Amino acid sequence: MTPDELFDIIVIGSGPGGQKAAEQATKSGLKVAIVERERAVGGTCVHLGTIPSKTLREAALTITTLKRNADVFDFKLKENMEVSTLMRRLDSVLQSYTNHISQQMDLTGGKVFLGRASFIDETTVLVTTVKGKRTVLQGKHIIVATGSRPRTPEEIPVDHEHILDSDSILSMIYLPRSLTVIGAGVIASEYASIFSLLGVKVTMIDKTPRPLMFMEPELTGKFLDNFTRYGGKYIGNVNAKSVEWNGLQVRTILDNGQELLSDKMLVAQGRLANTEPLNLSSTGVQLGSNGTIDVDENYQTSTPSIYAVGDVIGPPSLASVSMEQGRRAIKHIIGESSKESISLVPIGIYAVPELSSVGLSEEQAREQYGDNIIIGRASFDEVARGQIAGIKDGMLKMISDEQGEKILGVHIVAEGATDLIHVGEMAILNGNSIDVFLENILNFPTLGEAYRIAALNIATKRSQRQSKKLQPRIQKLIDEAELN
Ligand SMILES: Cc1cc2nc3c(=O)[nH]c(=O)nc-3n(C[C@H](O)[C@H](O)[C@H](O)COP(=O)(O)OP(=O)(O)OC[C@H]3O[C@@H](n4cnc5c(N)ncnc54)[C@H](O)[C@@H]3O)c2cc1C
Ligand SMILES: NC(=O)c1ccc[n+]([C@@H]2O[C@H](COP(=O)([O-])OP(=O)(O)OC[C@H]3O[C@@H](n4cnc5c(N)ncnc54)[C@H](O)[C@@H]3O)[C@@H](O)[C@H]2O)c1
Repeated sequence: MTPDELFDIIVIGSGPGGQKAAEQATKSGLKVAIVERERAVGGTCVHLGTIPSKTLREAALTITTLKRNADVFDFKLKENMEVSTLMRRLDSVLQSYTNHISQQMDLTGGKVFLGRASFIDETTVLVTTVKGKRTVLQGKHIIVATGSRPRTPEEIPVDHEHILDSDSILSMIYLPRSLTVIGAGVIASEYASIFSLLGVKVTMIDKTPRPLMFMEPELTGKFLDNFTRYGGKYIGNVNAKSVEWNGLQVRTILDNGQELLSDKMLVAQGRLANTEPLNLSSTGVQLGSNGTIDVDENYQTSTPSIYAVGDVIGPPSLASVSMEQGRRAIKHIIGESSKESISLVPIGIYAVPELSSVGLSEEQAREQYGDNIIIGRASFDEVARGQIAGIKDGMLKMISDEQGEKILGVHIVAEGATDLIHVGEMAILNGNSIDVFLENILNFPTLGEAYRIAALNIATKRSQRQSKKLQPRIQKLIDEAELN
């Protein structure tokens, strides 16, 4: 098929991965096309995931602050609260975000095609608009950044009205009185805690004994305490045997025989890569066992002209990581690969409260550095800013090697944790000793003071350990002196 237009780079998908790839390519002077099947650019991150969920979270936090200060404000939450009212800020957030993306493309000369892309061969892509108009594009290189979609388990009849997934949850008109959340991963825990903060009776269920199994148990313990305080309930070690909308409520039968009834259900049991409509079989691109696209360390697929980035290549499936992968794919194409590999990926979970981690977990640190690692903890009720801001039940956990010097990991649960973690990330990346937090000045009062308290905790344990080691030698010297 003769191409209608020729490009250096064709990017399929305009989520964080595609956007950053396109931006990097245009900045590098390449002729770029970006193809998006939805009506607007931005991807899951902007339209269905990160931005909308965090906007609802901000509304929930504001309402909670107002409720806490009910003696100052004459405040009562409206009955039959419409979700769209809570999401009012979203329109302006989305508008400015999508404008920014479009502006970037205009400024740098990238061309946006709104339509569904599918491969004709390894350098040619067919774009079909909703009205059926077809355009053939040819590119020297093609970046697949088509993202992922919610996985719908066969036994759960998701109807997007009563039984919803993360794409449809925010299309609910009214806040439900009760919500069953199936899954206890990131999406489930974020939405479960946000809705319980809004007064919805939330029950979260999963086959795992606790939510967010990959996070430190101390952190998830605090998360669960908070969730329960707001009326949430977690049922672990169970599976849903059957789910149905009985005309009035969603009825869930668990495999332990328990029955749950709720107004609505959110299904959040993982996501699947968007590869099917791409006709990848015409390109020779190899897929992994779970349907994701296989890539090497430069995000190049088994077909050299095709790269893939973001959720479509599998975990960690984060907007933050997808952006960097997009940038790196283009850098590799133009022969300017980054010298540093991505060695540290911070995790930020926007539940209530936030949970965030970087580096090794305690279990990983013990496996790699032995049982003598030292752990320092800071509770936010010891931190002046925590007291002032009412952030009292948070904690920061710092893990060091057995010398009490090298920082191996930092784990935080508290409002602000997702920002605060970057201090620890930079210290690890720079190879700083824990003493960097003891010998330098930090603003006061700040939540960052928690780093100093945790480091001090490690330093105290370190000196106790050193004096224990010295004790027999000192005793020996005393004994020898007495003998003489
Ligand atoms: C509820 C929720 C909350 C999240 N919160 C966070 C968070 O707080 N922090 C974080 O880092 N990550 C978060 N994520 C994850 C984050 O959204 C994803 O990791 C990120 O969007 C992946 O980016 P991407 O570019 O790979 O794909 P996507 O953002 O999914 O974009 C892919 C784009 O490709 C388009 N597309 C697909 N197929 C075709 C085709 N054939 N032709 C043309 N276009 C196509 C799609 O329409 C879409 O616009 C969240 C996800 C969800 C669901
Ligand atoms: N703040 C953030 O960075 C953020 C927020 C939301 C989503 N995300 C990303 O989106 C991705 C998807 O999130 P998610 O919550 O859907 O996935 P997830 O992998 O975090 O959680 C999936 C949950 O479903 C359960 N599950 C999976 N398969 C199951 C099965 N067959 N039967 C029963 N239970 C099953 C798991 O036990 C787990 O609790 C994640 O990789 C995450 O990184 C990130």
